[in-house]
Parts: sequence; C-alpha cells; structure tokens
Amino acid sequence: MNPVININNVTFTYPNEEEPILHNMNVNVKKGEFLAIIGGNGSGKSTLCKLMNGLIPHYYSGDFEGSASVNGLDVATSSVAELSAHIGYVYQDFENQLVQARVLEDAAFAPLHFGLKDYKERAREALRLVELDNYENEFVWQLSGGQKHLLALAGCLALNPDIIVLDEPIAQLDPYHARKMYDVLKKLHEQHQKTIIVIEHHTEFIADYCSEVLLLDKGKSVWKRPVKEALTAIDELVKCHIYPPQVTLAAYKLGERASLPITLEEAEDYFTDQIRQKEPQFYQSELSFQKEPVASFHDVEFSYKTVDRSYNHILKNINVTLYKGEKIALVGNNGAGKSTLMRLLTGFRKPAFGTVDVLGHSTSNQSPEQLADCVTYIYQNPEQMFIEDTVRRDVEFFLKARKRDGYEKKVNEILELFNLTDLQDKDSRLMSGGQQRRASLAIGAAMDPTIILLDEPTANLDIGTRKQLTKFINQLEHHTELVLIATHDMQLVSEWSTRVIVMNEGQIIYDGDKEGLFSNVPLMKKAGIIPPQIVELSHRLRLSPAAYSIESFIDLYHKEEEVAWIT
Ligand SMILES: Nc1ncnc2c1ncn2[C@@H]1O[C@H](COP(=O)(O)OP(=O)(O)OP(=O)(O)O)[C@@H](O)[C@H]1O
Ligand SMILES: Nc1ncnc2c1ncn2[C@@H]1O[C@H](COP(=O)(O)OP(=O)(O)OP(=O)(O)O)[C@@H](O)[C@H]1O
Repeated sequence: MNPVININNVTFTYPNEEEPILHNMNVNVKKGEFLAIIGGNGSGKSTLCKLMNGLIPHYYSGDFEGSASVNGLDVATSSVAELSAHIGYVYQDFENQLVQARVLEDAAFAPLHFGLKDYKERAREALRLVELDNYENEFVWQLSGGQKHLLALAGCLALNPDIIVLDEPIAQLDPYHARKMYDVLKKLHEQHQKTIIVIEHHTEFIADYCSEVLLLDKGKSVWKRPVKEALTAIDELVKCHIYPPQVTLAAYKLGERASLPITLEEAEDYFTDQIRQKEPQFYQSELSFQKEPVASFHDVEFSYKTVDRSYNHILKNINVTLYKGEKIALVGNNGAGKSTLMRLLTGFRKPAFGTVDVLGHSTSNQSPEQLADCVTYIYQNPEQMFIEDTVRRDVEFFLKARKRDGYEKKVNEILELFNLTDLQDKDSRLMSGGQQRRASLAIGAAMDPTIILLDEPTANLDIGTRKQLTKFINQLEHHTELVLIATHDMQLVSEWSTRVIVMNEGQIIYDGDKEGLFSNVPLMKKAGIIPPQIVELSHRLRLSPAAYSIESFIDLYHKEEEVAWIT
C-alpha cells in the first residue's frame, strides 16, 4: 500500500539557527496506522509534524532539503490551506486554535472559510464525533481544559481530513479525560478509517491504543516498529529518555527478557502465573501531620467575575491547613479548582469570604509583590513565566529586580542544574515544550521560595528531565518549607507525595494519604483519577499492601514469602 505520508531525506534548519534540527529524515506512514512518535524533549517530534502540515517550509522558511508529500501532495508546492483538507493538526498549545466565542461557531470556522455550504452540518458531525454535541451553544471559555482540547480536534474534523496529527493530546488532561480523548481517537481510527499520528510521552497509552511507534533521537529517526516490539526495547528507550510502561519495566527488572507485558491485562496474566496465593492483609490508612502550619484556608469561598458581570462560584467552603515539611499533591478533574486554590496562596486572587493565611499573615492585607518574596507559583503554561528575550535573562529577572548579591553565580548554577546552559541565549518562546517547562522551573528555583506551588510540572517532560525535576524538588525541600503540586500525573503522586488533597467542583472531597486514595474506587471515579499502572496491577493481583513504585513492587515480589496475595 502507498504511504499517505512520505518524507524523503529531509534536513531542516530553523531560520537564524546554525544547526539542523532534522537530519536526513526518512519516514513513511501508511493509511490506517495509529502511529505514536516518541523521543526525548527537543528531539524534533513537533518539528517533524510541522513538516507534515506544511508549516515547514511555508511558515518556518529555514534551510530545507529533501522532499515530503501528504496524500500525494508535495508539501513544498502545496499551500498550508490545501494540505489542511488532508491533514488536521491539534497543536500542543491547542487553546490558540480556538478562535470563535461559541462552540458550534468555532467548529464551523474552517469549513466556513473554505466556502463549504454544508459548514454547519460538518461542524455538528465533528462535535458529535468528539461527543460535544450537547455543548454547541456554550461559550468556548466555559469549557473545561479537556473539552477545549476535544473542540480543537472537532475544528480539524470539520474538514474531514484523512490524517489527524495531535501533539501531546493528553499532557494537561486528568486521567479520565485522557482516556476519553484516546477513546475518541480509537473510534476515529477504527470506525472512520482515519490515520492517526500522536506525539506522546505516556507509553502506557501508546500500549493500549497505538499500532506503530516511531522513535526519534537528536533529529534522527532511530526506528519505526510495531508497538509491542517498540515498547519492549527497554534499553533503547531509556537511552533516548523514554519511560517504558511501568508494568513492562517491572517485569524487565525482574529479569524477564523474552515476553515482556506492555498492557495491564498482559501484566495481570504474566504476574498471576508467577505468584503464589495467600490470604491478604488489609491496609489501614493513617496520616501523621507535622504540627507547624505554613498556610491555611478558613471558610474560604471564591468566585470569578464573568464577562456578563455575573459570578462564577468556584471554591466552596475550603478549610484546610498545610504544614511544614509536607509533600502535598493537589489532584482532581479538569476545572475542579486546583489552580484557583493556588492563586489564592499567591495573593493574585483574594477570597470573597473567609481568610487565607500564609506564614501567619492574612493574604488580604498583602500585595502579590510582598507575597512573592516567600511564595513562588510556577504556571501550568510555561510561556506565562517568560518576560525577557533569552532564557538567562528570564532566570535572572527576579534576582536582579530584588538586587540580590552574587546573583550571577546562582544563575549559572541553576542553568546547569536544569541543563539549560547551552540554551541560555535562546528566546524561551522558541524552545520545545519540554525545554520551556525546564526553563519555567529554573525561573521558580531562582527565587528561593519558602513555599513553592507547581502547577502540572511534569507535563511534556521526558524521563531525563523528570528525574531532574524530582532531584530539584528534593533539593528544594532542604530550605523550602512547603511544596504543593497540582497534578494529573498519578505516578508522581504515588512516588512523591506524603499527603493528597482531592478537589471536585470547588470542594475538598478527600484529604489523606495516597494509600487511602488509591484504594477508594468510588472516590477516584468521582474525581476522574485512574491510579498508576503499578498500583492498579497490585490491586488486580490483590497484593496487600499495594506497591506504589516499581521499586516497591520488585521488593515485594522478592519478599514473596512474606507478602500476601490472593487470586
Ligand atoms: N480567570 C477566570 N475567569 C473565569 N473563570 C475561570 C477563570 N479561571 C478559571 N476559571 C474557571 O474556574 C474553574 C476552576 O478552574 P481551575 O483552573 O482552578 O481548575 P483546575 O482544577 O486547575 O483545572 P485543570 O486541571 O484543567 O488545570 C473552571 O471552571 C474554570 O473555567
Ligand atoms: N521556531 C523555532 N526556532 C528555533 N528553534 C526551534 C524552533 N522551534 C523549535 N526549535 C528547536 O528545535 C528543537 C526541536 O524542537 P521540537 O519542538 O521539534 O522538539 P520535540 O521533540 O517536539 O520536544 P518536546 O518533547 O520538548 O516538545 C529544539 O531544540 C528547539 O529548541
């Protein structure tokens, strides 16, 4: 079968850059593939996909050699508009793709501007496919993050392209909405014969949904393989900074080489065969609080003012105290109110009722500038942290503004810690998604805060950067009194946190340890939480107590004699 995408010997250098980002790239994609593109941060994944929809060479002129075609159209001689009827693209920053006020208008935008008479029917059909048909009259800004992402997909589908490319489609989604996004893609793939290409760091989703995997490293294609063969090549993946699925890694570390499982179902069969059966011991959830309060919320209510001057009541009856030394994960569905709660700690937002105290003082009597001396908020969207025109200037901005002595040495250390020394003169906005995330963390670290608030810090990160992040958080804990992380990354929750606060529709519905959370199925369902693979596997194997990391799973496995298992 002829490939629908054919990339031949492409070498590409961005304008004003010296080094090529893609080197002699050769890639073929056949009709009907569900392809995952993987690779470390900055390996060229987004750049490769921008070549597929013609942004390269039309928008990013640069130095372009070789040739590429999509559905037989040469990308160099076809316009981006022509190509968009064949290949739809959902960008990493998909919110920039939403251009109209209401949902139906937004989905209809592309076919309307192509002069297609049936633009409304096309938009309605696209909304039906992504299951947003009940929202067509809603304002776009009222949708949750997950719904906006699906709307960006509907905008592409309205032109009925054969191929759809999605750049990290679930990076900002809660686990429930992440599954929903992939279920929609599966339907488009199986029932509507679309060719799907995703750029993805979450290998457990690749194992469940994709058929082929393309591995990139430093702008080169390493291999393209069927999914099972790809995800069991552990050494090659780790070398290229990719996390294999947790269950695959666990079996591999236990010495298995031949038939590694890649999905939870395969792992359940694999490990059930391996283990003996015994009576379980039941786990009792306990939480021991440190007694020194750092921040607290008392009877807090908060509303945003909307464009029609009404109020959108978001936080309801928040009463919680955060203590020194705690590692707190703040979790819950998209739109639950996690970022809003953090903004109240920074003083950017003040409570409508009740009080928020930070280090013994109410935030109502302090400006955000005053609070910035002790509280640092690292935004979900890294671009919001960039003010200057180079990474170095962004990192030193706060230290210079506060006239801190010896700041240059500190900036050098931080750039080194986050592996940004080589990128220090680059404009932060022109970096890859993972590089931007690293830069935003470096800016936060430079401020040496007493309280650090991290909003989705692991989104878009490869394994190497993730390890640096954990190292950075551990280092911070020596002089930072409180680390609060809002996250959908349940692996981070299970490996790092000592306390988990779960939010749902603006209320705290759980405050306790991860063990209590991950064993409470109704609570997880309500909050859109799906436990990490290794925890889920422990539950399925009825291992008690459950393992919360690959290391603890392996320990328990080795101590099989003392561990309780039942069928
Ligand atoms: N500036 C704003 N004006 C009006 N409404 C807002 C504003 N910011 C957030 N909201 C709304 O407040 C609610 C809570 O949003 P928030 O960003 O706190 O949720 P979240 O739990 O952090 O979600 P996510 O996981 O998607 O980041 C959402 O319904 C959102 O649409
Ligand atoms: N517009 C641009 N101008 C100059 N350099 C760029 C531009 N866009 C990307 N780059 C550089 O090209 C390299 C590859 O970036 P790309 O976004 O393709 O990587 P990626 O594999 O998608 O990474 P990530 O996983 O971090 O999103 C990076 O080093 C990045 O800094």
